[in-house]
Amino acid sequence: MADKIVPALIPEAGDGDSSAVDLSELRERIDGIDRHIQQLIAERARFAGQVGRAKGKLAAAVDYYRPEREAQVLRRVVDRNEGPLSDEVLVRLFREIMSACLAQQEPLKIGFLGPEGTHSQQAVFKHFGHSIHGLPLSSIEEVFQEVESGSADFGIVPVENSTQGTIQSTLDMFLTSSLKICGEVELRIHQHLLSRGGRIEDIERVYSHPQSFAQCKAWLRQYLPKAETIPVASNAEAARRARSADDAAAIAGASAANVYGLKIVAGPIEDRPDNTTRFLVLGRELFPTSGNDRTSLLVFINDQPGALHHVLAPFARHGLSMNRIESRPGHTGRWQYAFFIDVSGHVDEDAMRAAIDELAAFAREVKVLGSYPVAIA
Ligand SMILES: O=C(O)C(=O)C[C@]1(C(=O)O)C=C[C@@H](O)C=C1
Repeated sequence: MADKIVPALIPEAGDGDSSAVDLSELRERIDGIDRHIQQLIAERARFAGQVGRAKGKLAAAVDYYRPEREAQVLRRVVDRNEGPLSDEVLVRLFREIMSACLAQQEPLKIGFLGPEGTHSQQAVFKHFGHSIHGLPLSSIEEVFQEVESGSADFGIVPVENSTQGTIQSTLDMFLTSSLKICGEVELRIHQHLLSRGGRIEDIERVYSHPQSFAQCKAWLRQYLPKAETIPVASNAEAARRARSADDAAAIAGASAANVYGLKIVAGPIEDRPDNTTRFLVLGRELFPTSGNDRTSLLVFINDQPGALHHVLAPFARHGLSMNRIESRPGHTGRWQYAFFIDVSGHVDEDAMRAAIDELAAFAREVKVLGSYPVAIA
């Protein structure tokens, strides 16, 4: 039915000499295309509504959400992309369309490390779009609690940064939590120096989260060597404090400047140009395979000779590539360890099942934390 609308009428956008074309004619063409886009979005929303109703009478918005299907839709967008817009931009636009389609049922409630303006909030929007109800919470523990209790449908927590490494407090929450990982988000992190007055020569104090200070160490040493650095719980909290005086500044994302009415003094100021944070999406259930997934496992073992080999060997035997392994004290007794492992594949796949069974024969306990679509653009 959608084919009916796909217009042969849309004129070719010439990418040649646009100066020869009249401005009002170009705008008329854009108006025509906008009409078609709007019709198609409305039609898509009606079909998505029908899909929602076909799922039967479900209890809540969370029951309509299908991350594996969303990942497939977005991968097709990337595969089809021939420019001029980047994969990232197109994925963002389609993400928003799906977010709005799903919110026809009821917006999802998403918990994140607040307050407003944090990178975690940006990760929420990147993964779920803007048609959601965001719940800014005061700690990573609280994000877990709110999802566990059902007050939030999903939560988003940071787990590692390409400059700073693992966020141990997030990993440790999985030792006791029953939550499942049902997605991952990769966010390029740009840090900025923000202040009320906007003049670097006035700055005597800088507030930020310790992770952000660590990401901008060289920059601070070079440009603000004498300023006092004051660690606070979040970058948004830093921005809130920097509002109070002209000699104070915050290191935070650019969006915090708008939220807290500050000026961008300098940025991006992160030391590494590829500074990226990976976030995990927390939910209460596992979802089916999307075709390109990652599985996160938590393996408890007793300390014994060859333990690490026993943990790694089953994955190698079944041809599964391991993306990451990290060991932590297991919190279950002395000299007992927990390995956090990320492997390519989904628990519904035979090779993964076989590898986990072999591992379970050796380990004290194997906990499947989740199988979820690999992050997209
Ligand atoms: O395909 C579905 O199951 C839908 O509900 C439709 C749709 C979409 O807009 O494409 C909306 C929400 C789901 O999370 C996944 C996809």
